[in-house]
Amino acid sequence: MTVATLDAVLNSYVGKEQDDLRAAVAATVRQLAQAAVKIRHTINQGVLGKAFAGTRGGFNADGDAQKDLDVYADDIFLDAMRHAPVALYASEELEQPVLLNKDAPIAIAIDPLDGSSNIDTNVSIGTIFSLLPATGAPDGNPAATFLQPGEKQIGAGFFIYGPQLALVLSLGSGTHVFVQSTRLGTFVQAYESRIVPTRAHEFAINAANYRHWDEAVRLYVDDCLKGSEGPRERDFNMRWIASLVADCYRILMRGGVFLYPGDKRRGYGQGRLRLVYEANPIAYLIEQAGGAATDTIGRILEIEPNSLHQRVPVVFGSAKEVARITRYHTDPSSIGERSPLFGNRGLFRA
Ligand SMILES: O=P(O)(O)OC[C@H]1O[C@](O)(COP(=O)(O)O)[C@@H](O)[C@@H]1O
Ligand SMILES: [Mg+2]
Ligand SMILES: [Mg+2]
Repeated sequence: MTVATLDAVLNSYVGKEQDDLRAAVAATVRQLAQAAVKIRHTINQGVLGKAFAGTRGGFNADGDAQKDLDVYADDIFLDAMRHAPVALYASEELEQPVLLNKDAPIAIAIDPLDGSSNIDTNVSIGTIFSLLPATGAPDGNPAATFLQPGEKQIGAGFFIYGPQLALVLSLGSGTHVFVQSTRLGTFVQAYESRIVPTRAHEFAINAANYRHWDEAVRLYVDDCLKGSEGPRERDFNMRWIASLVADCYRILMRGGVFLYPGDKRRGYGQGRLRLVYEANPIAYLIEQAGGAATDTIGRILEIEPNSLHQRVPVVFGSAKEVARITRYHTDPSSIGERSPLFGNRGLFRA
Protein backbone atom coordinates (compact mmCIF):
# COMPACT_ATOMS: atom_id res chain seq x y z
CA MET A 1 0.00 0.00 0.00
CA THR A 2 1.41 3.43 -0.92
CA VAL A 3 1.07 5.98 1.85
CA ALA A 4 0.33 9.66 1.26
CA THR A 5 2.31 11.64 3.78
CA LEU A 6 1.19 15.07 4.97
CA ASP A 7 4.23 16.50 3.19
CA ALA A 8 3.24 14.93 -0.13
CA VAL A 9 -0.37 16.11 0.21
CA LEU A 10 0.82 19.64 1.02
CA ASN A 11 3.22 19.60 -1.95
CA SER A 12 0.44 18.68 -4.33
CA TYR A 13 -1.80 21.39 -2.78
CA VAL A 14 0.90 24.01 -3.47
CA GLY A 15 1.20 22.73 -7.05
CA LYS A 16 3.90 23.22 -9.64
CA GLU A 17 3.14 26.93 -10.04
CA GLN A 18 4.23 27.47 -6.43
CA ASP A 19 1.28 29.73 -5.61
CA ASP A 20 2.60 32.05 -2.86
CA LEU A 21 -0.42 31.93 -0.56
CA ARG A 22 -0.69 28.14 -0.84
CA ALA A 23 3.02 27.78 -0.14
CA ALA A 24 2.56 29.90 2.99
CA VAL A 25 -0.41 27.78 4.13
CA ALA A 26 1.59 24.59 3.59
CA ALA A 27 4.58 25.95 5.52
CA THR A 28 2.30 26.96 8.39
CA VAL A 29 0.64 23.53 8.58
CA ARG A 30 4.09 21.87 8.64
CA GLN A 31 5.12 24.02 11.61
CA LEU A 32 1.84 23.31 13.39
CA ALA A 33 2.35 19.57 12.89
CA GLN A 34 5.84 19.70 14.43
CA ALA A 35 4.52 21.64 17.41
CA ALA A 36 1.69 19.14 17.89
CA VAL A 37 4.19 16.27 18.06
CA LYS A 38 6.05 18.10 20.86
CA ILE A 39 2.82 18.57 22.78
CA ARG A 40 1.93 14.94 22.23
CA HIS A 41 5.21 13.93 23.92
CA THR A 42 4.42 16.09 26.93
CA ILE A 43 0.89 14.71 27.19
CA ASN A 44 2.21 11.15 26.95
CA GLN A 45 4.25 11.76 30.08
CA GLY A 46 1.15 12.70 32.06
CA VAL A 47 1.91 13.72 35.60
CA LEU A 48 5.42 12.25 35.23
CA GLY A 49 6.32 15.17 32.96
CA LYS A 50 6.37 18.88 33.54
CA ALA A 51 3.67 21.29 32.39
CA PHE A 52 0.87 18.91 32.98
CA ALA A 53 -2.35 19.23 34.88
CA GLY A 54 -1.56 21.95 37.36
CA THR A 55 -3.69 25.07 37.52
CA ARG A 56 -1.83 28.32 36.97
CA GLY A 57 -3.98 30.42 39.21
CA GLY A 58 -4.45 32.67 36.18
CA PHE A 59 -7.40 33.15 33.85
CA ASN A 60 -7.57 33.43 30.08
CA ALA A 61 -9.22 36.24 28.11
CA ASP A 62 -12.61 34.59 28.58
CA GLY A 63 -12.30 34.16 32.34
CA ASP A 64 -11.58 30.38 32.28
CA ALA A 65 -9.02 29.12 34.78
CA GLN A 66 -5.79 28.32 32.93
CA LYS A 67 -4.08 24.98 33.37
CA ASP A 68 -0.33 24.61 32.94
CA LEU A 69 -0.90 22.65 29.74
CA ASP A 70 -3.08 25.44 28.26
CA VAL A 71 -0.24 27.91 28.70
CA TYR A 72 2.48 25.45 27.68
CA ALA A 73 0.63 24.58 24.45
CA ASP A 74 0.09 28.26 23.72
CA ASP A 75 3.83 28.94 24.14
CA ILE A 76 4.77 26.04 21.86
CA PHE A 77 2.39 27.09 19.06
CA LEU A 78 3.30 30.77 19.33
CA ASP A 79 6.96 29.85 19.05
CA ALA A 80 6.24 27.58 16.06
CA MET A 81 4.37 30.39 14.31
CA ARG A 82 7.43 32.64 14.65
CA HIS A 83 9.02 30.23 12.13
CA ALA A 84 6.03 30.29 9.76
CA PRO A 85 4.81 32.95 7.30
CA VAL A 86 2.31 34.22 9.86
CA ALA A 87 1.53 37.89 10.44
CA LEU A 88 -0.77 37.59 13.46
CA TYR A 89 -1.32 34.96 16.14
CA ALA A 90 -4.56 35.08 18.13
CA SER A 91 -5.16 32.59 20.92
CA GLU A 92 -7.79 31.65 23.44
CA GLU A 93 -5.10 32.16 26.05
CA LEU A 94 -4.16 35.73 25.07
CA GLU A 95 -6.28 38.84 25.37
CA GLN A 96 -4.86 40.39 22.20
CA PRO A 97 -3.30 38.93 19.03
CA VAL A 98 0.49 38.93 18.75
CA LEU A 99 2.06 40.65 15.74
CA LEU A 100 4.72 38.34 14.28
CA ASN A 101 5.79 39.14 10.71
CA LYS A 102 3.73 42.05 9.42
CA ASP A 103 4.48 41.25 5.76
CA ALA A 104 3.38 37.61 6.00
CA PRO A 105 0.09 36.57 4.34
CA ILE A 106 -1.58 34.48 7.08
CA ALA A 107 -3.35 35.17 10.35
CA ILE A 108 -3.89 32.22 12.68
CA ALA A 109 -6.50 31.91 15.42
CA ILE A 110 -5.94 28.99 17.75
CA ASP A 111 -7.38 27.13 20.70
CA PRO A 112 -4.04 25.67 21.82
CA LEU A 113 -5.57 23.15 24.19
CA ASP A 114 -9.19 22.16 23.68
CA GLY A 115 -10.98 20.06 26.27
CA SER A 116 -8.92 21.35 29.20
CA SER A 117 -11.28 19.82 31.76
CA ASN A 118 -10.14 16.40 30.49
CA ILE A 119 -6.39 16.95 30.89
CA ASP A 120 -6.05 15.10 34.18
CA THR A 121 -8.59 12.39 33.30
CA ASN A 122 -6.56 10.87 30.43
CA VAL A 123 -9.30 11.59 27.88
CA SER A 124 -8.67 12.93 24.35
CA ILE A 125 -7.83 16.63 24.10
CA GLY A 126 -6.72 18.69 21.12
CA THR A 127 -5.65 21.88 19.36
CA ILE A 128 -7.97 23.74 16.96
CA PHE A 129 -6.74 26.27 14.38
CA SER A 130 -8.20 28.61 11.80
CA LEU A 131 -6.16 30.16 8.98
CA LEU A 132 -7.33 33.50 7.60
CA PRO A 133 -5.86 35.90 5.06
CA ALA A 134 -3.93 38.56 6.98
CA THR A 135 -5.90 41.45 5.60
CA GLY A 136 -4.74 44.82 6.93
CA ALA A 137 -6.26 46.24 10.09
CA PRO A 138 -6.83 49.82 8.92
CA ASP A 139 -7.65 51.15 12.38
CA GLY A 140 -4.42 49.74 13.73
CA ASN A 141 -6.31 47.14 15.75
CA PRO A 142 -4.79 43.70 15.03
CA ALA A 143 -7.89 41.96 16.45
CA ALA A 144 -9.86 43.42 13.50
CA THR A 145 -8.16 40.94 11.14
CA PHE A 146 -9.94 38.16 13.04
CA LEU A 147 -13.38 39.69 12.57
CA GLN A 148 -13.76 38.14 9.12
CA PRO A 149 -16.62 35.64 8.76
CA GLY A 150 -15.56 32.00 8.86
CA GLU A 151 -16.24 31.51 5.16
CA LYS A 152 -13.10 33.59 4.51
CA GLN A 153 -10.93 30.90 6.10
CA ILE A 154 -8.26 29.54 3.77
CA GLY A 155 -7.82 26.47 5.88
CA ALA A 156 -8.71 24.99 9.24
CA GLY A 157 -8.01 21.92 11.26
CA PHE A 158 -7.45 20.27 14.58
CA PHE A 159 -5.00 17.89 16.18
CA ILE A 160 -6.43 15.31 18.53
CA TYR A 161 -4.18 13.88 21.23
CA GLY A 162 -6.10 10.65 21.63
CA PRO A 163 -5.17 6.99 21.36
CA GLN A 164 -3.75 8.19 18.03
CA LEU A 165 -2.30 11.62 17.34
CA ALA A 166 -4.42 12.66 14.36
CA LEU A 167 -4.73 15.79 12.25
CA VAL A 168 -8.08 16.67 10.67
CA LEU A 169 -7.40 19.23 7.95
CA SER A 170 -9.23 21.09 5.23
CA LEU A 171 -7.58 23.51 2.84
CA GLY A 172 -10.82 24.17 0.97
CA SER A 173 -11.37 20.93 -0.89
CA GLY A 174 -12.55 18.17 1.36
CA THR A 175 -11.68 17.21 4.92
CA HIS A 176 -8.72 14.89 5.27
CA VAL A 177 -7.57 12.89 8.25
CA PHE A 178 -3.90 12.13 8.94
CA VAL A 179 -2.51 9.92 11.67
CA GLN A 180 0.98 10.38 13.04
CA SER A 181 3.03 7.28 12.34
CA THR A 182 5.76 6.77 14.89
CA ARG A 183 7.26 4.17 12.54
CA LEU A 184 7.57 6.64 9.65
CA GLY A 185 8.09 9.70 11.86
CA THR A 186 5.46 11.69 9.98
CA PHE A 187 1.72 12.19 9.52
CA VAL A 188 0.15 9.80 7.02
CA GLN A 189 -3.23 10.23 5.34
CA ALA A 190 -5.78 7.86 6.85
CA TYR A 191 -8.93 9.18 5.15
CA GLU A 192 -9.10 11.30 2.03
CA SER A 193 -12.16 13.56 1.78
CA ARG A 194 -14.06 12.22 4.76
CA ILE A 195 -17.87 12.50 4.43
CA VAL A 196 -20.08 12.83 7.53
CA PRO A 197 -22.53 9.89 7.41
CA THR A 198 -25.95 11.32 6.58
CA ARG A 199 -28.16 9.42 9.01
CA ALA A 200 -27.72 10.47 12.62
CA HIS A 201 -28.02 7.88 15.39
CA GLU A 202 -26.22 9.80 18.11
CA PHE A 203 -26.57 13.19 19.67
CA ALA A 204 -24.03 14.94 21.87
CA ILE A 205 -25.04 17.54 24.42
CA ASN A 206 -24.26 18.25 28.05
CA ALA A 207 -27.60 17.08 29.45
CA ALA A 208 -26.76 18.47 32.90
CA ASN A 209 -27.88 21.81 31.47
CA TYR A 210 -31.34 20.52 30.54
CA ARG A 211 -33.20 22.83 32.89
CA HIS A 212 -31.36 25.86 31.50
CA TRP A 213 -32.12 25.20 27.80
CA ASP A 214 -34.84 26.88 25.82
CA GLU A 215 -37.94 24.93 24.80
CA ALA A 216 -36.74 24.09 21.27
CA VAL A 217 -33.61 22.31 22.51
CA ARG A 218 -35.55 20.46 25.22
CA LEU A 219 -38.13 19.24 22.73
CA TYR A 220 -35.46 18.06 20.31
CA VAL A 221 -33.68 16.10 23.04
CA ASP A 222 -36.97 14.76 24.44
CA ASP A 223 -37.89 13.43 21.00
CA CYS A 224 -34.51 11.69 20.64
CA LEU A 225 -34.82 10.16 24.11
CA LYS A 226 -38.26 8.75 23.35
CA GLY A 227 -36.58 6.74 20.62
CA SER A 228 -38.70 4.18 18.80
CA GLU A 229 -41.69 5.05 20.99
CA GLY A 230 -41.61 8.74 20.08
CA PRO A 231 -42.00 10.84 16.95
CA ARG A 232 -38.54 9.85 15.65
CA GLU A 233 -39.60 6.18 15.59
CA ARG A 234 -36.05 4.99 16.14
CA ASP A 235 -33.59 4.80 18.99
CA PHE A 236 -30.77 7.27 19.56
CA ASN A 237 -27.57 6.99 21.50
CA MET A 238 -26.07 9.83 23.54
CA ARG A 239 -22.40 10.82 23.87
CA TRP A 240 -20.68 13.77 25.56
CA ILE A 241 -16.90 13.71 25.76
CA ALA A 242 -16.57 17.39 26.76
CA SER A 243 -13.72 17.75 24.27
CA LEU A 244 -15.01 19.45 21.14
CA VAL A 245 -12.26 17.83 19.06
CA ALA A 246 -13.18 14.33 20.23
CA ASP A 247 -16.93 14.84 19.70
CA CYS A 248 -16.19 16.26 16.22
CA TYR A 249 -13.85 13.39 15.33
CA ARG A 250 -16.54 10.87 16.26
CA ILE A 251 -19.13 12.69 14.16
CA LEU A 252 -16.75 12.70 11.18
CA MET A 253 -16.34 8.94 11.58
CA ARG A 254 -19.90 7.82 12.26
CA GLY A 255 -22.27 10.78 12.00
CA GLY A 256 -24.60 12.31 14.54
CA VAL A 257 -25.00 15.81 15.91
CA PHE A 258 -23.34 18.00 18.50
CA LEU A 259 -25.13 20.80 20.34
CA TYR A 260 -23.77 23.47 22.66
CA PRO A 261 -26.71 25.90 22.63
CA GLY A 262 -27.06 29.13 24.55
CA ASP A 263 -28.79 28.64 27.89
CA LYS A 264 -30.10 30.56 30.86
CA ARG A 265 -27.03 30.29 33.06
CA ARG A 266 -25.28 33.57 33.70
CA GLY A 267 -22.70 34.13 30.95
CA TYR A 268 -24.02 31.25 28.80
CA GLY A 269 -26.59 33.17 26.72
CA GLN A 270 -24.40 32.47 23.67
CA GLY A 271 -23.31 29.03 24.86
CA ARG A 272 -19.73 28.24 25.73
CA LEU A 273 -17.78 27.85 22.51
CA ARG A 274 -15.79 30.66 20.94
CA LEU A 275 -16.67 31.66 17.39
CA VAL A 276 -13.29 32.62 15.94
CA TYR A 277 -11.06 29.75 17.07
CA GLU A 278 -13.50 26.94 17.92
CA ALA A 279 -16.81 27.19 16.03
CA ASN A 280 -15.46 28.58 12.74
CA PRO A 281 -12.73 25.98 12.14
CA ILE A 282 -15.02 23.13 13.21
CA ALA A 283 -17.81 24.46 10.95
CA TYR A 284 -15.37 24.68 8.04
CA LEU A 285 -14.21 21.08 8.51
CA ILE A 286 -17.76 19.80 8.89
CA GLU A 287 -19.07 21.64 5.82
CA GLN A 288 -16.09 20.45 3.79
CA ALA A 289 -17.12 16.94 4.85
CA GLY A 290 -20.69 17.43 3.60
CA GLY A 291 -22.20 18.20 7.02
CA ALA A 292 -23.73 21.41 8.35
CA ALA A 293 -22.99 23.81 11.22
CA THR A 294 -25.32 26.48 12.60
CA ASP A 295 -25.84 28.71 15.60
CA THR A 296 -29.15 26.75 15.85
CA ILE A 297 -30.63 28.85 13.02
CA GLY A 298 -28.12 30.33 10.56
CA ARG A 299 -24.82 29.11 9.10
CA ILE A 300 -21.91 29.69 11.49
CA LEU A 301 -19.55 30.51 8.63
CA GLU A 302 -21.64 33.56 7.65
CA ILE A 303 -21.50 35.23 11.07
CA GLU A 304 -19.52 38.50 11.17
CA PRO A 305 -17.64 38.34 14.48
CA ASN A 306 -17.85 41.39 16.76
CA SER A 307 -14.91 40.48 18.91
CA LEU A 308 -12.07 38.00 19.00
CA HIS A 309 -13.29 36.03 22.02
CA GLN A 310 -17.06 36.11 21.42
CA ARG A 311 -19.09 32.99 22.07
CA VAL A 312 -21.69 31.44 19.80
CA PRO A 313 -24.31 28.68 20.14
CA VAL A 314 -23.15 25.67 18.09
CA VAL A 315 -24.96 22.82 16.36
CA PHE A 316 -23.09 20.68 13.84
CA GLY A 317 -23.04 17.26 12.25
CA SER A 318 -25.17 15.30 9.77
CA ALA A 319 -26.79 17.92 7.53
CA LYS A 320 -30.38 16.64 7.74
CA GLU A 321 -30.31 16.41 11.50
CA VAL A 322 -28.86 19.91 11.82
CA ALA A 323 -31.64 21.19 9.53
CA ARG A 324 -34.19 19.43 11.71
CA ILE A 325 -32.84 21.16 14.82
CA THR A 326 -33.21 24.50 13.03
CA ARG A 327 -36.88 23.65 12.42
CA TYR A 328 -37.43 22.99 16.13
CA HIS A 329 -36.31 26.60 16.60
CA THR A 330 -38.00 28.30 13.67
CA ASP A 331 -41.03 26.20 12.73
CA PRO A 332 -41.80 23.48 15.30
CA SER A 333 -45.18 22.75 13.70
CA SER A 334 -43.35 21.40 10.62
CA ILE A 335 -41.68 18.65 12.66
CA GLY A 336 -44.59 16.29 12.02
CA GLU A 337 -47.52 15.01 14.02
CA ARG A 338 -46.80 15.86 17.62
CA SER A 339 -49.19 14.46 20.16
CA PRO A 340 -49.79 16.75 23.15
CA LEU A 341 -47.84 14.23 25.20
CA PHE A 342 -44.75 14.68 23.05
CA GLY A 343 -45.11 18.44 23.01
CA ASN A 344 -45.48 19.11 26.68
CA ARG A 345 -43.96 16.42 28.81
CA GLY A 346 -40.35 15.49 28.30
CA LEU A 347 -38.84 12.45 29.99
CA PHE A 348 -36.78 14.67 32.26
CA ARG A 349 -39.91 16.62 33.16
CA ALA A 350 -42.32 13.74 33.58
O1 LIG B 1 -17.84 21.39 30.41
P1 LIG B 1 -18.91 21.65 29.40
O2 LIG B 1 -19.78 22.83 29.74
O3 LIG B 1 -19.69 20.42 29.06
O4 LIG B 1 -18.14 22.14 28.07
C1 LIG B 1 -17.37 21.29 27.29
C2 LIG B 1 -16.88 22.05 26.10
O5 LIG B 1 -15.96 23.03 26.54
C3 LIG B 1 -14.72 22.90 25.89
O6 LIG B 1 -13.84 22.17 26.71
C4 LIG B 1 -14.21 24.31 25.67
O7 LIG B 1 -12.90 24.33 25.21
P2 LIG B 1 -11.62 24.71 26.14
O8 LIG B 1 -11.23 23.49 26.92
O9 LIG B 1 -10.65 25.07 25.06
O10 LIG B 1 -12.02 25.89 27.00
C5 LIG B 1 -15.03 22.07 24.63
O11 LIG B 1 -13.93 21.31 24.18
C6 LIG B 1 -16.16 21.17 25.10
O12 LIG B 1 -17.02 20.81 24.05
MG1 LIG C 1 -11.77 24.71 23.28
MG1 LIG D 1 -8.69 25.79 25.12
